[in-house]
Amino acid sequence: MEEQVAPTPAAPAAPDPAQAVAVTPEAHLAWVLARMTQIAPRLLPLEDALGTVLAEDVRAAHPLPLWANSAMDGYAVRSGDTSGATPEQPVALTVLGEVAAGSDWDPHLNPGECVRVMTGAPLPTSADAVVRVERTRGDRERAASSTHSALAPAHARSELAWADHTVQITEAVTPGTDVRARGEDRDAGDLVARSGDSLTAARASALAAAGIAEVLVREAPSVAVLVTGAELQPLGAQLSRGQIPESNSLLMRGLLAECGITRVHVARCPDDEATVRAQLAKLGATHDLVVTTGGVGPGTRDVMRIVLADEPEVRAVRVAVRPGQPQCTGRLTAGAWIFALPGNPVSAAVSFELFVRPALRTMQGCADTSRPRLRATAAASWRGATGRLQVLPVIFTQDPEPSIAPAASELRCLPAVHAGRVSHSVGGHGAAEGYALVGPETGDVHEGDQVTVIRVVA
Ligand SMILES: Nc1nc2c(c(=O)[nH]1)N[C@H]1C(S)=C(S)[C@@H](COP(=O)(O)OP(=O)(O)OC[C@H]3O[C@@H](n4cnc5c(N)ncnc54)[C@H](O)[C@@H]3O)O[C@H]1N2
Ligand code: MOO
Repeated sequence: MEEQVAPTPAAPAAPDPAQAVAVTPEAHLAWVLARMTQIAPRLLPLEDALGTVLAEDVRAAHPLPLWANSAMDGYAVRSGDTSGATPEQPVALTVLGEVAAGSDWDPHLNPGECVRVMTGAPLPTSADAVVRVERTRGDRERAASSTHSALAPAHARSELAWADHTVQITEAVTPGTDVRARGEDRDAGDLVARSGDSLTAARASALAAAGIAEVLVREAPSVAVLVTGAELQPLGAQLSRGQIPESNSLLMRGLLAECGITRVHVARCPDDEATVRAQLAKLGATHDLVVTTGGVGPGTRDVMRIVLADEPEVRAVRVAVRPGQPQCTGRLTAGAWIFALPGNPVSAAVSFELFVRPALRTMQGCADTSRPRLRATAAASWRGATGRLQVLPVIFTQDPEPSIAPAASELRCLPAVHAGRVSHSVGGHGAAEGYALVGPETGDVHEGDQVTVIRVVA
C-alpha cells in the first residue's frame, strides 16, 4: 500500500520568536495603556446611552425628591393635631379631599383638618407629616362586596377603610413622619455620577430622576474578531480527522459582550499570509480594535506573527504568564489597535482578561479598567508556575452553611482544569467562574492558602 505523506510546505522565513520581548504581565499592560487613546465622546439622549461610559461629571438638575411628598398612602396632617392619639382615644380630623400622585392641588389645612394623600403625591405646604391609613379608622364600612367591582369608588376598592368626611387618627405622628423631604436624597447641583462611570441601569435611572435628558458619553469601541486556522470548522459541520469546531470567535464575542460590546464583526481566514494581510488591512481601517486568535506561536503556519512583524508599531512579546505567553500587540498601520492572542482557547480567554479588557475600558474612559481582585481560600492544592504569573481557571465554593452575606475570606476556590494542562482545556474552562492569580514567586499552592482571585461569573 502506498504510504500517504502529508505535503511539507516550505518553511516561511519567519521572524525568530526568540526575538520577542520578554515582559511581565504588568509591564505589558503598562506598555499598552500608555499608548491607548480614548475614543471621541458624543452627546446622546440619556435613553440611548445605557451601557455607555460618561465623559463628564453629571450633577442633579433639580433636587431629589423635587418636592416634599408622601412616603405612604394615608392622611397629610399638621402633626400637632395628632398629639395624644391612641386606638382607645383617637383624634378626629376633618378630611378636605384627596391629593393623588400627579396632582398639583395644594390645599391649606387649618387646625383639625387633613387630606387623603397617596404615595408620591406632593405634601400640602401646610402639612408636616403623614399618618398611614393603617393607623386610622375611616367613616365608611370596608366595601367587601364591591372590592372587585369596577364601579366601586377608588377608595372603596382598597383593602382598608378610608374616610370621606372624618378620620379617626389612632397614632400620634411627629413632624416629618412618612414625608420624603425635598432634596433629601440629592440636592440640585449635587454630583450624581462621575466621568468614567458606566451607565448601569441604576445610574442611568438616577440621572433620569435628577432631570438629565442628554449625556456626553463614550460609546463602545468598534471591534472586529479574526480567527485563523485551517483546522477550524463551522459549528455543526462534519469533522474529518484534524478538524475541530471553531470556538474562539464565540468566546471573544462573549467576552466582548461582558464589556458591553455587542456589535462585533467576526471574520475567519486560513493560515495564509496574503489573506491575513488583506484582512488586517480591511478590518484595521474600519474598526477601533481588532482581536485575533491563533498563529502567534513559532510554528511554520503561524502566519499572524509573521505578518505582524512588518507592522512598525506592533510588538511581539513573550509574557511571563501561564497561559497566554505569546502575544503581538500594538497599533496597525491601518489605524486600529490589534491584540493578536494565542489560539489555545484558555490562553486567549486569559489574555483577553489581562490585556484586552483593560484596553477596551481605557478606550472608553472607564474609571475601573480591571475587575476587582478578591481573596479566596484554596480548597485544594495545585502546582504553581514558578517564574510566571499563573492564571488558573477556578470554581468558587462556599461553606455548606454560609452566613447570609459571606465575607470575601469565606470564598473558597477549586481548580476548574488541571493546573499543568490549562491552555487547551476548553471543556474545564467552561465550568470556571473566575481565575486564581498566583504570583511568580509563590510556587505551589497548598489547600488552605489565601490566593488572589477575580470573579468573572457573578
Ligand atoms: N515549539 C513551541 N511550540 C509552542 C510554543 C513554544 O513556545 N514553542 N508555545 C505554545 C504556546 S504557549 C501557545 S499559547 C501556542 C500558541 O499558538 P498559536 O497562537 O500559534 O495558536 P495555534 O497554533 O493557531 O493554535 C493553538 C491551539 O488552539 C486551537 N485553536 C486555534 N484557534 C482556534 C479557534 N478559533 N477555535 C478553537 N480552537 C482554536 C488550535 O487548534 C490549537 O490546538 O503555541 C504553543 N506552541
Ligand atoms: O502560553 Mo500558552 O498561552 O500557555 O498556552
